[in-house]
Amino acid sequence: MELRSLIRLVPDFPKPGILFRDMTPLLQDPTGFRVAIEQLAAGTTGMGSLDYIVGIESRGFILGAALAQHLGLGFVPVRKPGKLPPPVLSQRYSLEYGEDELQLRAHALRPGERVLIVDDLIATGGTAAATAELVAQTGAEVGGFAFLIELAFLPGCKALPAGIPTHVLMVEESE
Ligand SMILES: O=P(O)(O)OC[C@H]1O[C@H](OP(=O)(O)OP(=O)(O)O)[C@H](O)[C@@H]1O
Ligand SMILES: Nc1ncnc2[nH]cnc12
Repeated sequence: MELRSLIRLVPDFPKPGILFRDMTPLLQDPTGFRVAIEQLAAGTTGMGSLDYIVGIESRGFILGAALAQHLGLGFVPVRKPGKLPPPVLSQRYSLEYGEDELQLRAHALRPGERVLIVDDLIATGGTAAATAELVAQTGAEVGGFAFLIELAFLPGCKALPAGIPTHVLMVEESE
């Protein structure tokens, strides 16, 4: 199954110059969605035992929740600011222009627990790196990262903490 054929390329969205990778056709295709989850799950072998899937709002929720069910693990959401009730942990991070913030429920993870961080796409890597910082604030450990798509012409995986296994289903070499 060629998953790439289920990703729609949309020029100039959400801004001029951005080639947007739209994963909604993949989600709409039951076989494509199932194969993507199976392939993401296959990438976790070698990551050691995992306690939770941490999914990043919002497209990371869709893949992360399905993957958590597939693997028999619980799901922990990392959300944009102001969405989770207190107490929360917060992590600010840099965007191409400006700053943003992500939040995790303060007692969702405990020291020593191991998690897999899941998102649909890694571009600059800022979102996933901030999520790893949030996990580290709890004392839990990031056992791995999993993404459907890596934009390899951006810093992406190089922005992630070193030495943690990263599994990507589709590597995009050029814009
Ligand atoms: O590697 P980065 O440069 O940090 O970018 C990757 C992030 O950007 C997109 O999310 P977006 O903020 O568009 O949110 P959404 O999933 O709610 O659409 C994508 O789903 C990743 O979370
Ligand atoms: N090119 C892109 N397509 C889809 N989501 C993105 N998030 C950051 N860059 C993106």
